[in-house]
Amino acid sequence: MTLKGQGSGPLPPLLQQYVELRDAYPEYLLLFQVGDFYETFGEDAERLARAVGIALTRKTSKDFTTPMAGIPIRSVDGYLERLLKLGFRIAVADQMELAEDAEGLVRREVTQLLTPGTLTQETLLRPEANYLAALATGDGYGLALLDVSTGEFRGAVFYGKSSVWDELFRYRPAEVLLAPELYHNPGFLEEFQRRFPVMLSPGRFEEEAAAQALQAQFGALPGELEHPALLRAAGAVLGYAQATQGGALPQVQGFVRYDPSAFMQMSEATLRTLEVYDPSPVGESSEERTLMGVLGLTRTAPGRRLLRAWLRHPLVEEGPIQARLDAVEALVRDGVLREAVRKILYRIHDLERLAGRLAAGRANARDLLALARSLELLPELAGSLRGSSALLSLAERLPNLAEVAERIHTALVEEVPLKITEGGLIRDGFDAELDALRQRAEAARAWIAGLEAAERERSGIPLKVGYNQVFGYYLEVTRPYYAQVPSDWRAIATLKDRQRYTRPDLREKEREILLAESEARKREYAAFLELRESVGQAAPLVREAAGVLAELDVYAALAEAAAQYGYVRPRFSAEGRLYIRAGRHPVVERGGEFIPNDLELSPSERLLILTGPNMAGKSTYLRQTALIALLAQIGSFVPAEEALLPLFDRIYTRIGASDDIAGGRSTFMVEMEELAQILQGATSRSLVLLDEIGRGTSTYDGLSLAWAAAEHLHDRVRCYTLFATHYFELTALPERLSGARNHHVAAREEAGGLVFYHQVLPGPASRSYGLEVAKLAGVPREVLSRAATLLAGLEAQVGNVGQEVLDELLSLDPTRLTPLEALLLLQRWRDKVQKTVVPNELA
Ligand SMILES: Nc1ncnc2c1ncn2[C@@H]1O[C@H](COP(=O)(O)OP(=O)(O)OP(=O)(O)O)[C@@H](O)[C@H]1O
Repeated sequence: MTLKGQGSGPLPPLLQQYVELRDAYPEYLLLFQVGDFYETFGEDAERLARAVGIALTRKTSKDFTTPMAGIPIRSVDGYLERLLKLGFRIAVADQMELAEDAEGLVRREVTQLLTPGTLTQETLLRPEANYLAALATGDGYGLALLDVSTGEFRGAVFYGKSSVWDELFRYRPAEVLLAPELYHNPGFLEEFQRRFPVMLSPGRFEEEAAAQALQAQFGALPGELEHPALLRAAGAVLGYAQATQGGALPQVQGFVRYDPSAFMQMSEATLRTLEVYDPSPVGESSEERTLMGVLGLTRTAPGRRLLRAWLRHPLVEEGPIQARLDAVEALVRDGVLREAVRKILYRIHDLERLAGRLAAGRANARDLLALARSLELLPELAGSLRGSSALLSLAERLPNLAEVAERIHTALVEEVPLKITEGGLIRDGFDAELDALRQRAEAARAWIAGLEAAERERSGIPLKVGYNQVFGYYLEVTRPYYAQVPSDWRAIATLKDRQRYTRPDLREKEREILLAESEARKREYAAFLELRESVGQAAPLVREAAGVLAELDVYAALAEAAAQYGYVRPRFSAEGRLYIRAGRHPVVERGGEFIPNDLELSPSERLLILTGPNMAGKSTYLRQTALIALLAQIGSFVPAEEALLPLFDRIYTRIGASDDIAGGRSTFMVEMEELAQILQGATSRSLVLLDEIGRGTSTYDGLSLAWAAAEHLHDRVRCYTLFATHYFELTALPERLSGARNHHVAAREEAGGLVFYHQVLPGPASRSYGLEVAKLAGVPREVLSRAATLLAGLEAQVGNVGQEVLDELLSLDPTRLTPLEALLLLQRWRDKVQKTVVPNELA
């Protein structure tokens, strides 16, 4: 109960109140309403001023001076957003009464607790889902995720740390609660913070507290939570959210436990390298360069969130994939229907979040109108879907909420104000009592309006009736007529050449108006709350509608992409064959002319060694293959002329260098960690894409690792592998491994320099063209010609010397050598090789 400042006396009452509230929320930055500002004092004022760059002033009273910094309430949203981004949790204390009504100090209460993972304010939320996650251990890892803005609550159990990382990466929670056993494990915490720069918050993970939070929410413990780690995580998430939302979370209707193995597994590295959501490197360019940027043709926010969710969780069962493809195909074929559907969707508001606000009793009048305007479009939408057998079930699942829309429209006027306490919401004729109050005010106003004419005639004074905030209604008389003013008029203001009067009957009417208006406001507010309450009953149905619409929106978006960009419906091969004819990279092709390529793999041809110069298009080919498989398994058409695919259980990629400078791991270390994960995790049903494995170490180390990894994937794992490499030596693999083939990306040296054809052809590349690419990149001519000389020398010498040493070694009989002789021989060979590999001038 201390406050930084100077002075000897007790704290003035206002600051005392501040300190009490602040101390009740020690984890939060308290914003304390004083009139039109949210103020902070003492150290918090210094923190706030520093964080958002506002002026630090001081609050001085008789005995105490303390630093003070404040934010104007009218621009608070921008500041809140910044503070949350900077990692603050914020408690907002509002004045609960008007200063003039207060006896003594104005009453203040904390009305909102804001943390990144529990936001519900539309102004602060991004359109994406906003998850609060919790992670606990106990027979595996339990991960629970809650989106407070929509009420979505789900979780799963994982049995390996890396699958937890991958899942967290997919969901990208805004805030995470870690169970104490993880939080206090320095190794885990360090790795967590390196991977996820999100806010970490404390949660109640004890089994009892967790069970209590769940019981408070659902009445009984959901059966899906019969798992120690999951129970603790789910309870912690819920308890934390309940605390920030001031108790119950009516929008959270239930918990869904999902089975991670029902979805295709993709590692964090895969999502990154395939640029599903973010361009790589992050922040380098816009979202347009990502898969989401190309496919994101959804028309509603829930649709967009669902598409993102599908992309992070492709399916592995053919049935549900085909059902999605059927719906997409119906909309691809019928362009008129697609256009009509998308037009209607465009006019539908974010029903998922509206349902959340509705259930939580936080919807305002504009929300209700938005809801009504959206709901009344549903019958038309359902009608247009009924013509297609693939879309019929969507139409049938779409609840009919026309009556709710009607109820809202009957009650609310067309243009409602933002505030729900100030009147102007309810239509005439909706509520008899309200109508009577309005009529009373109207009659009094009419009386006042008639007063001017009547009094002019009666008294002969050319008076005017006016109104202002301070005096209310008055009669205004100019100087020449002062003497004629009747005696029962009372002067209330004197201006230069005129005077303003009131009189008892005018006062009376004025009071009548004010009273009727204030009663009407209260009545309107009550009527609104009643309406909101009754509409709130429909929140679960609204959410159901939102779910169906989101699905429809995704189908329509995928169909639009398919139609616009010329995608085909993929087929799936029970025998595990893969044949892509004229496949393309969905994102790269948007940038300009693109050369399509084929790919054929089968259990007997499962490892493809891909060579070719830098810049030829090897990585693009690898990525497009993965993207086609990914798209097919979310139920999308794919960028190809024909695609027959196996159903992959996982896609692994190890493409390009990703330095982890902040985490202090070298490129090579990152590469090897990813390789280890692939070699351990891949199954015969996986797709593995490797690009230049072993590049970060010495040539022979790298080559040996690459070779051994290829063998392992071919012999043991037997998955489909595309292996792009600059190690020419690897083109010898197909001679030894029956399921391996060589392909290369074509390029040819022509008069003007190297020409890339971006065409994938059978057989190995003839050479590596490194110097030609260097030339294209602008390396100076002297350097290039010197490099060419060295290269020629190296190739010749390494060949000769290597052979000499080998011949000598083979002719030896080691059993007849003394240790000393052997050492001397080793020394001699080493000198020989070193002299060759490092040209004389450099040695
Ligand atoms: N099929 C294609 N059609 C048209 N352009 C392509 C095609 N494939 C690749 N490109 C273009 O060529 C550029 C280089 O492609 P990519 O990065 O795949 O080459 P790479 O062979 O993997 O090079 P490196 O070995 O240096 O990593 C890409 O930026 C892309 O724009």
